[in-house]
Amino acid sequence: MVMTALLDVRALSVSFGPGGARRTIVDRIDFSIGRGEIVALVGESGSGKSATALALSRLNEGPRCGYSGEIRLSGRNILALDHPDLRRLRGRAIATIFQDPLSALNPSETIAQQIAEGMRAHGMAGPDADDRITRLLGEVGIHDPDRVTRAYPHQISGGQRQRVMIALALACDPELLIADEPTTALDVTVQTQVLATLYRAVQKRGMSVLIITHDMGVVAGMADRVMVMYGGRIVESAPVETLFALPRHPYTRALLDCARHVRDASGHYATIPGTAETAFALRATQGCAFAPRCRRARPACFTHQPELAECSDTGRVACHFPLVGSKIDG
Ligand SMILES: Nc1ncnc2c1ncn2[C@@H]1O[C@H](COP(=O)(O)OP(=O)(O)OP(=O)(O)O)[C@@H](O)[C@H]1O
Repeated sequence: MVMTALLDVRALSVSFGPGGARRTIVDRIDFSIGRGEIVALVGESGSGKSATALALSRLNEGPRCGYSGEIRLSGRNILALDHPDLRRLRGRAIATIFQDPLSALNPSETIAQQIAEGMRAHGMAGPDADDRITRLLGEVGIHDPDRVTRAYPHQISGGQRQRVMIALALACDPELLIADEPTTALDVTVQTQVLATLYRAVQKRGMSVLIITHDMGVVAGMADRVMVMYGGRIVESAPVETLFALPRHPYTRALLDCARHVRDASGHYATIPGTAETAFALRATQGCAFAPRCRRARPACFTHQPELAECSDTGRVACHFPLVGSKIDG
């Protein structure tokens, strides 16, 4: 599918910590999201997925967090916006759904007040605002929208709160929706229903989405394209079918094997030894951050960092020795 880019990220780095002791958590990443494209960002805990997602609307900005590079949304560089423009962008052009709606919602305002406030902030609360809120809540699967509009966050269930978060995010018709593990806090059956609701709503609007998830089932069911992150870098990006059928990076392959509960010759379930956290320290060696955990690593992998480069018409991989078939041979 050929799409024009809505979001274009170039050499984005995000670092945390006090002035002299900054740690680079996201390291010069490049990616685009097309109009109407749903992109999944996957990778182990601590690989920098949330730091990337928050940086897109500068939600992690502060004295202990620095950015460099470019984040262009329809051509405008978000990193160069002043604060009034940034406030206009948040919610209106880019909306974010977080894992934990209870901490994202205001406990002392009703659901209707909170949605209306978001709409007012962007000049979208016309005389029909109440009707629109009720319709939106109905669309996201809330069966008794009249009661929920008058309720406070603690008076509704976890699943309803996450549906409210989706309604809030959709209220101003954003161009880009960022969903950071939007259903992790819910039980499995509710997760499936909430994700189906989210998927229908974004498909209907032709919205671009960046979804962070640990769940490969969600990736397979929702995403057009997948980006795999490791140690603060994107190590592979490919259309979802290609990535599942022929992962090129050994890390992607290992993640998929874990998700599919693949067993090795001695009957043990696939695991990836070590943790993603070590990648940040190892990256300083200039080699591939995954090399110490990689069964295929050769001497060059420990001394030269691979760049993300095209490996097919549609895929990119950052590996000196990418996989060429469906089997790991090393
Ligand atoms: N505000 C912050 N200050 C300092 N370090 C941070 C901050 N936010 C994130 N980090 C560090 O950045 C690294 C990446 O964190 P991030 O939350 O982006 O990972 P993630 O891939 O989203 O993980 P998870 O899947 O567990 O949410 C971690 O080592 C984390 O401790």
